[in-house]
Amino acid sequence: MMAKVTKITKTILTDVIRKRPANSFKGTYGKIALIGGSRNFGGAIIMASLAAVYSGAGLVTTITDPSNQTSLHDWLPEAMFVDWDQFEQAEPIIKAADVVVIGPGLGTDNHAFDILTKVFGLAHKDQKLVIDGSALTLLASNNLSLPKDSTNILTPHQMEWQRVSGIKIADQTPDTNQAAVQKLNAITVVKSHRTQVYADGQIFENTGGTPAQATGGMGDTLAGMVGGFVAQFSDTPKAVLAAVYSHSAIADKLAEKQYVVLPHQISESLPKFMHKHQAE
Ligand SMILES: NC(=O)C1=CN([C@@H]2O[C@H](COP(=O)(O)OP(=O)(O)OC[C@H]3O[C@@H](n4cnc5c(N)ncnc54)[C@H](OP(=O)(O)O)[C@@H]3O)[C@@H](O)[C@H]2O)[C@@H](O)CC1
Ligand SMILES: Nc1ncnc2c1ncn2[C@@H]1O[C@H](COP(=O)(O)OP(=O)(O)O)[C@@H](O)[C@H]1O
Ligand SMILES: [Mg+2]
Repeated sequence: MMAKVTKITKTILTDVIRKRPANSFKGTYGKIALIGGSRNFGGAIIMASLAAVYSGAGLVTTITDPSNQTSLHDWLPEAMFVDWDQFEQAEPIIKAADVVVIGPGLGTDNHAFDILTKVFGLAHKDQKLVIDGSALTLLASNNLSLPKDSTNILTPHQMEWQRVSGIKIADQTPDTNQAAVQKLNAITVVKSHRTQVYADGQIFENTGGTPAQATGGMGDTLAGMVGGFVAQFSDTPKAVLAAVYSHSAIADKLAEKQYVVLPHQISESLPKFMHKHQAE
């Protein structure tokens, strides 16, 4: 059987991105907790946090290794910081979050695994959980089940998807991927030079993207954007599609004049890009 694949085009932007109502406040645009950033991978959670704030999330907390606090605030004074070793401080923030993004730079040691299982244990029906990077690798290597009540969104690159689904990269096709996604109960973004999104039994393919994006941190940035979009826009599958499309559309535009596009430049372009593509 050949599965039907629908292209993601520019119309997704005005479909999803709305002019902000005057009568609103930061709480209207979602509380996000981003969890990751070991001592060596601090940049990953900083890039994800930057993407969440610049895509318009109302209130952002970064839960990370304490060694990242100063650089996080240097890049992003808008984010609150919580030391991931003080879990009693992190727990109420994770519970209250509308969206939790876990995995960028999380690492795969026992400490990381402990945090991941705690976050899965706290997930609830009013929460969206974006699972990226090391969290996907841990999910696969420990055969964890995804939380049942939250809306789960996975953002694997092809090797992470191989680990999670068991499908070798060469065998990853819309049909094989779709069958694996149906067992997982998660919206799944399989990232590549032409990223595909599996949501609600449908398959979508991105139409943008450039090799100028092939640099570390580009996926961490997408994870933060997905978090920021699903925090603000109520149709979750469409918000994921709009985040995927925006990430590559901004990169394509910058790549007209740049050899390489840096992840933080995508985040910094988001406020103007979203302004331009908002609908009444
Ligand atoms: N500044 C920071 O702090 C940064 C921190 N980061 C954090 O590091 C953690 C580990 O994440 P990771 O993706 O770097 O490593 P891993 O999970 O081992 O996968 C790589 C393996 O898969 C293979 N591969 C095959 N196809 C592929 C594809 N399409 N896309 C990608 N890889 C593909 C690939 O093949 P190779 O390149 O060797 O040919 C290699 O063997 C994670 O938490 C992440 O958030 C990074 O974001 C960087 C910036
Ligand atoms: N050649 C390419 N064309 C289009 N997009 C690309 C290309 N190479 C990488 N990307 C994009 O960059 C991101 C890479 O994600 P990932 O491998 O998780 O990066 P990292 O973990 O280093 O942040 C994905 O969104 C992918 O679609
Ligand atoms: Mg990644």
